Amino acid sequence: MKVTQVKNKVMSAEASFPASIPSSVKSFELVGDSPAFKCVLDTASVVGSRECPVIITGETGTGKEMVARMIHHQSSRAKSVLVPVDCTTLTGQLFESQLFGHVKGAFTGAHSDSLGFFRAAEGGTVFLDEVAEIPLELQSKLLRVLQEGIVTPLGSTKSYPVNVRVICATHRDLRKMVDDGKFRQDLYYRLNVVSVDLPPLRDRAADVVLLAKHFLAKQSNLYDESPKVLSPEVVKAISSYNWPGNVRELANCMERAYVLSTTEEIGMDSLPDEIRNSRPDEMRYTHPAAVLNDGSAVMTLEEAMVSAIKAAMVESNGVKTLAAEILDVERHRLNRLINKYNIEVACA
Ligand SMILES: Nc1ncnc2c1ncn2[C@@H]1O[C@H](COP(=O)(O)OP(=O)(O)OP(=O)(O)O)[C@@H](O)[C@H]1O
Repeated sequence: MKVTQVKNKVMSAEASFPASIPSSVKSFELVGDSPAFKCVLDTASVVGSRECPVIITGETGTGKEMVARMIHHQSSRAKSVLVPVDCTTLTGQLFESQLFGHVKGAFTGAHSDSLGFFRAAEGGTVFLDEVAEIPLELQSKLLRVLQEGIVTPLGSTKSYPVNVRVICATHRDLRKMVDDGKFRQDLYYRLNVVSVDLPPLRDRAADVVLLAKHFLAKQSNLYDESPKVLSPEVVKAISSYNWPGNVRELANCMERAYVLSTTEEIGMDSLPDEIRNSRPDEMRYTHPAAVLNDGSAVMTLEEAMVSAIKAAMVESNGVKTLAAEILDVERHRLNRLINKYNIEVACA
């Protein structure tokens, strides 16, 4: 199975950098093969080469920051920095000074000049995580900077031009916040030129086992040990679990399982109670024909069909006539579906 992987390195920013910015070089790898995830990657690739602002929406832990890094990596700004800003940690004066900088003596505790995130990201990208948390009174200041392309550090009379791209993320419904008067409409339109919606992991069933294997491989690399495998029961359990914490929860779960497991095969006893005891989601389609080779369940009708075709092709050793018989369809229809959904088949 083809796994979509994007690798990148994010350089560290220099100068008088606020302490909350990670200064180490980070690397990342995006893994996923579900149609929904590929759709996200396609959009991200398209907007990567453009300069427009992007809003990435999705539940917590779905990979919004990773997608932001991918967009940055694919842009002409890739050689410059991506500066992540967690808007939940910024309030009032601190917000303004951290984003736009301050001069020495601007307020109590301002012992030296500070560039702020925007100027530190010059030539690169500012990633505003949880942008919906920016207090209303500060949203107008952000809008001004975005519209005019200049920042005025707190306590300074001088303004500085900035050349940054802004990518935002939120798990909230920003449109509704605008309607409720909690988010400025003008800022919403300024930021929301393109939106990318990351589906929750429960809607990306084909990604679960791939991601689990990826996180296990990361652990074995970390400890320089031989790889561990998932038992068939674990594959079934993680495929039918709902993953309320999304990819982050899966990553933690696999790290825990890797560490706790004393054998090469990871068994049910290494999974946390909530997964071991979970009942498969009743809404999930669990017909055997809709279970991939690796045991992962599918949710949409389209995914079920693709899985069934893949399963039949394996069962028939790649003989399409036999696969068509198993699926009870005409051979030419099977061919059409294989082409339409770009299903990779090992021909016998
Ligand atoms: N497609 C993916 N491939 C590999 N790892 C992923 C993928 N998506 C997410 N992760 C991992 O899952 C974790 C959560 O991802 P990330 O921080 O990007 O999510 P988020 O949506 O920004 O979360 P939050 O809303 O809490 O800020 C990270 O450890 C990230 O490396």
